[in-house]
Amino acid sequence: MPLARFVITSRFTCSGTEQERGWWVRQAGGYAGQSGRERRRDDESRRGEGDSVEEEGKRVRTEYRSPINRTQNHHSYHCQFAAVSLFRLAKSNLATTGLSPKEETRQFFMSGGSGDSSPASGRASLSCLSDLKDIELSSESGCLSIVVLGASGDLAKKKTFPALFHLFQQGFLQSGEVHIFGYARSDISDDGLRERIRGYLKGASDEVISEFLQLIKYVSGSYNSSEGFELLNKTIAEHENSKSNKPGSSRRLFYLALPPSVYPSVCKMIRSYCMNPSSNDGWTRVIVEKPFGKDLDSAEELSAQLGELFNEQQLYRIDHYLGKELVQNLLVLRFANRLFLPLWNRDNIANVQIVFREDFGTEGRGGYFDQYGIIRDIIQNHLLQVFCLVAMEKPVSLKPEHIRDEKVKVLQSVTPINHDEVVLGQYDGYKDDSTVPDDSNTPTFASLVLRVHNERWEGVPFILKAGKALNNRKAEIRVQFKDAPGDIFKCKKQGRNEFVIRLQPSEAMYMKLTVKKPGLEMATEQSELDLSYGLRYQDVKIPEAYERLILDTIRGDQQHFVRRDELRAAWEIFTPLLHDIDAGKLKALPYKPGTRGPSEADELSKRMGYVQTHGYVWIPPTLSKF
Ligand SMILES: NC(=O)C1=CN([C@@H]2O[C@H](COP(=O)(O)OP(=O)(O)OC[C@H]3O[C@@H](n4cnc5c(N)ncnc54)[C@H](OP(=O)(O)O)[C@@H]3O)[C@@H](O)[C@H]2O)C=CC1
Ligand SMILES: O=C1O[C@H](COP(=O)(O)O)[C@@H](O)[C@H](O)[C@H]1O
Repeated sequence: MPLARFVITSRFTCSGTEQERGWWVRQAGGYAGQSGRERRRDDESRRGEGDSVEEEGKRVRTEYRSPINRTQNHHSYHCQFAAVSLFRLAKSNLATTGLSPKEETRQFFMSGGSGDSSPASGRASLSCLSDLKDIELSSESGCLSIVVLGASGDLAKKKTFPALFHLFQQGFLQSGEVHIFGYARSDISDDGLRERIRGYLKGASDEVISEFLQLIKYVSGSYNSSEGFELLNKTIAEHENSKSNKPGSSRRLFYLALPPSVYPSVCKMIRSYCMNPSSNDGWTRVIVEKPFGKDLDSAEELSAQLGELFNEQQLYRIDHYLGKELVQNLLVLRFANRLFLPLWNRDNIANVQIVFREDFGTEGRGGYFDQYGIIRDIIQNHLLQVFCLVAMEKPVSLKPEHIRDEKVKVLQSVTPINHDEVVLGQYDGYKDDSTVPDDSNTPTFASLVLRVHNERWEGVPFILKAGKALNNRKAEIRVQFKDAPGDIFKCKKQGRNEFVIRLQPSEAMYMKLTVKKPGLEMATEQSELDLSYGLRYQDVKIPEAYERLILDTIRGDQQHFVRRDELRAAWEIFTPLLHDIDAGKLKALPYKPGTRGPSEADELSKRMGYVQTHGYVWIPPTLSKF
């Protein structure tokens, strides 16, 4: 199996015996090399598997090898424990510090990775994927109850439970401390719910799936009656008591996989009957799904209702695009690469496109979709979040509040949308759905231009485009650069530089550039620098968006969730346009399913200065050639 390698070095003068030191190093190796579940199953004697230790005088160098198909968080988690062991080693404190391992880890990092405070002089350092934020956020313990409200629904079975399962598989949800509760109106048993979910849990043996399913209990009740929520609270409390939990330290996470119309009543019920009983170390957090309102006023009303019940630190407004690998990569890409820093502005960039395409229609969701349309369904949330990360200024730090402050600022710099820079479409056959009114003007396609009134972006159009029932399925960001001035190669017809970040499918980043055509002639052609994740990160399993975001909630990290003022700023941009569409002032143009949408959208892109590359052919690289 391919292995990732972490190197942890430790310099110390150690008073412990060789045997004692060896035990801690083996322990660290064991943590780094095995998953939580594997580790629990294994006996002491196998813990050291996968590590190699060499002693060079006073220096111990330990290499941890771990299968690279694990997630970064996973590596990070194990390295934290590995670090604890080395910390202890560095401090020569082989007995006990009286602190929990997580507290020890925090101290290790707080001291800059140094163990100098010990009586014996020592120093340990860790070079791996771990980071301080991770350590700070994961220091909670206590019984964890995850409650999925709307457990019988589509989202729950397709996304929420599978995401929880993946977290369980990777050792993030330990059966010793976690319990999962499904809550819905349907009158089904625990086993009934488990059987509904089973078919959506993939990539593991029946035994592991069954082990996970046994963690799930079902409680039936309505969304506005006290009886149901009292019963839910009682069931959660029984579980917490059965786990000899420190009073008040329990953690309760409520996931609302429900239509927004019931959010206020459900939140009221949670607040009245199901809160974590005291506030020692424990918490109560609520994840709410989109749509958060239909326009500025309704969103503000919803925010006010929820805001009376929970504070902002307890509310997690999920936008699953923020959990996608390449969306999470955007800040790293922009701010950790010198290459992009001087280029990312109006001097160099001609236009930016953020595109979402789906090759299927509303498929039985017409009734819901017709109330919202493609702008509320995709553009106002998913594409706008991506836009923020592409256009915002550098945050002061990676703290969630610093990042979200910058997102709000860029949203507030967006100027009102010009109706001349909007194309709407509706695919033929959309109204065949019996739940869609015959006279519906709801757009299933929209292309519109956002303009940012600031020093960096003045004059650069951001084209946000989304459509259903189109010719293919993809989501990508396309940053098109201006022409090179003083072109001596006469190669304009071959295209501009474009930096493309494909969010899905087949995650990739590629830079389209002009190169000399190999051969004797001095001719140019369009080629690319290509980072295809499938090739570069073979065997790495990219986590599902929901998986990451649920884990973030457990850790209390709100970076990838939408803050109330951010939501408000987002609705401020789109509400006037949406009201005009609802009033019939803008018409959706018909387009045939399986096409690119209305041709007016391509004309709009052209009008915005987008220059399409003609004659460019991508030859996918294959490993067999090398
Ligand atoms: N690593 C990888 O996986 C790589 C893959 N490739 C592949 O190579 C192919 C070509 O790449 P690339 O040039 O980037 O992408 P495309 O040819 O798919 O699209 C280029 C641009 O032209 C627009 N466009 C496409 N057709 C029309 C049309 N008929 N009229 C007006 N505009 C149009 C697209 O808009 P819209 O988005 O609306 O379709 C997009 O903005 C793609 O399939 C790409 O996925 C290339 C490099 C690396
Ligand atoms: O939120 C939504 O997203 C999905 C598309 O999600 P993706 O992760 O598959 O890109 C979309 O189909 C749905 O209409 C919308 O509500």
